[in-house]
Amino acid sequence: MARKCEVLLRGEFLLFPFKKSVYDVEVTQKWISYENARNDYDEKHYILFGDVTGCRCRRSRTYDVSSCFLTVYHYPICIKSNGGKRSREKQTVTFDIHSSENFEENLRICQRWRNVIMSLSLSAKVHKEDIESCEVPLPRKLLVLINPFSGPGKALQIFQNGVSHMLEEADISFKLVVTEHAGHATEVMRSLDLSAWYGVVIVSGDGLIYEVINGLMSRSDWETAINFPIGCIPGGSGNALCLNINYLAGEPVDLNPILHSTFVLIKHRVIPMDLVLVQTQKTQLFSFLSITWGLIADIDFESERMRVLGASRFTLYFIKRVLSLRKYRAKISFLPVTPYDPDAKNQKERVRKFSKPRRFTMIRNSTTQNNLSSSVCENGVQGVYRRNGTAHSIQRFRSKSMPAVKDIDHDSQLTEDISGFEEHDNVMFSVDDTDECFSSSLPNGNPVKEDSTSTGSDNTFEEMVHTLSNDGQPIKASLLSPLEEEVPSNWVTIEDEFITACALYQPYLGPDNLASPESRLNDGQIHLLMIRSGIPKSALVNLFLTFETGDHVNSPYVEMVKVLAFRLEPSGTEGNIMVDGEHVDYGPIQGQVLPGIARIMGVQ
Ligand SMILES: Nc1ncnc2c1ncn2[C@@H]1O[C@H](COP(=O)(O)OP(=O)(O)OP(=O)(O)O)[C@@H](O)[C@H]1O
Repeated sequence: MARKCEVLLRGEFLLFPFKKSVYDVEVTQKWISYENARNDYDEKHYILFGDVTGCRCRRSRTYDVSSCFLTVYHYPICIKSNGGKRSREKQTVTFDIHSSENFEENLRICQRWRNVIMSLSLSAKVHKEDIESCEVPLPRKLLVLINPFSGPGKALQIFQNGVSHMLEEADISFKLVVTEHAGHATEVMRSLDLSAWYGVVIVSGDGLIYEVINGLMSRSDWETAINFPIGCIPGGSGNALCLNINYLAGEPVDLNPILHSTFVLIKHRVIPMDLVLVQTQKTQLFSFLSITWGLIADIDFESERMRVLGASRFTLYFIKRVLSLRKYRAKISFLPVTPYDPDAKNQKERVRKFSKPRRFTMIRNSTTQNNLSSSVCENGVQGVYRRNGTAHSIQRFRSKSMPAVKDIDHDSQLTEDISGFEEHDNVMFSVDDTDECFSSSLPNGNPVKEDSTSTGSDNTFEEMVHTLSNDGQPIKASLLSPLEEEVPSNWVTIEDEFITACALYQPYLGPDNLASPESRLNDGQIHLLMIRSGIPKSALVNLFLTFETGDHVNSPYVEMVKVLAFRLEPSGTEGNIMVDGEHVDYGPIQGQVLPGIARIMGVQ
């Protein structure tokens, strides 16, 4: 570890509950360290701020009434002995501050340390000269929506037994709303006074997240409402968004998903997420995960009745469907990000990567377009050509979290919470975007690559700009023509027989299904996966085994095309189409990306 970090605070404290040993305790920008002051052989211990979720000042009624106790909650990554998997584990360290016989004086020291530790754990920069005046931000309350019937029906217990304790350690206040019927979350989000809340946290499956997003987008003030931060804790059977948030945060994804999601929620920044505006013949809706058709949709929908089997229902139905393999004729049209030649022999030649990419950007009404060199009208969208593309205009937000509800004991001797927090009117603020302390402490296990398209590339690109209006009307599908009309002339159309086709905009569709490894939360792209008929059954079986690692994208039978918009027109009348895991009417369907329009609580 770099030892150049400036020491911000230094003290000599006892380590609770050991009364005898005095410890040298130091705080730097990156960590708290403590080592036995009298024993050189004792190793130095580090608590990284990237792992710290909370810190409290407490008093004991029985132990030593003049001492003040500083408790730090942290969740470092540990390697499990069985299988070597990585997972965070809770650890608590309590320092006994007894610098004076006067409790008030010890409390004053304890609170100063707490304010600095909390600020650093929230990624704020603290300078030595600011230590006396350092204060923890007072944030807003979270609205927590729980579907008591999602998944195995344990969402409420999940929250009460684990999540709420972690939030309380972090001094995050919340109000619970248990949903009473399907559609309740949509109703809540439609009428909620958003200004009274910091954000909404969903403890359920993807179904309730879908309700929340569509509730926000159905408001007349959708343009600002959709900026409302959304967090999620896995409580259902399909928890793909939680999985993707954890994966993209670099958190372990194969153990303790509830703990890791709560950890990310506590440490979050508010980051943009793409939505896809979806149109069927009957309805318009907003999707955050995927649209599936053919084999993948069939397995998902038809295996519903075998939910009790858990994830093995997918394997069972996969075998069933492969044995009686269905082929579907369809017309699939799309607006590719880079030129696509449908007549080329193979997938690699069809997609030409290094020519001028296309990008769709949404600009709020207030944003000027001064930096755009020229513009032309293309299919109802203002198409703009700009040289030397720079990072797109979507604003990134970061935020801080939140104060307290009540104390929780990790030790029965320490009972009284004197952090000084009650429910506050909280304040959200943003900080400097470079955040070494946080990112350096993140585990490095997951191969999360930066996609050059999300940060701008050096290529000249064709940018299609859509200015969002705030006139109370629903958002316009500016890249789409009406379903009953032909697709725009700059789209590509393929007419063929398929096994499956999916529009994907998150890496994972479910555990063990890294369907679109290159997708990012806000890459502004739909990743269109197509498998045409003609693939031998044995190759199909082998191919599906590689979905777990994402290696299927290298198969010659799989086409992955990055697009901004697409249309699927199935020929027959029988089959399944799923949007975010929910069944929709079978028939023509189309969608376009809305880059970074929603806000989620995650880490990037
Ligand atoms: N109190 C309730 N009673 C019945 N249904 C509800 C209730 N609250 C929410 N729902 C509905 O339950 C559906 C499934 O919820 P959710 O997706 O969160 O859980 P899930 O277990 O992952 O389910 P699925 O796998 O079917 O998506 C949602 O579409 C939602 O509309």
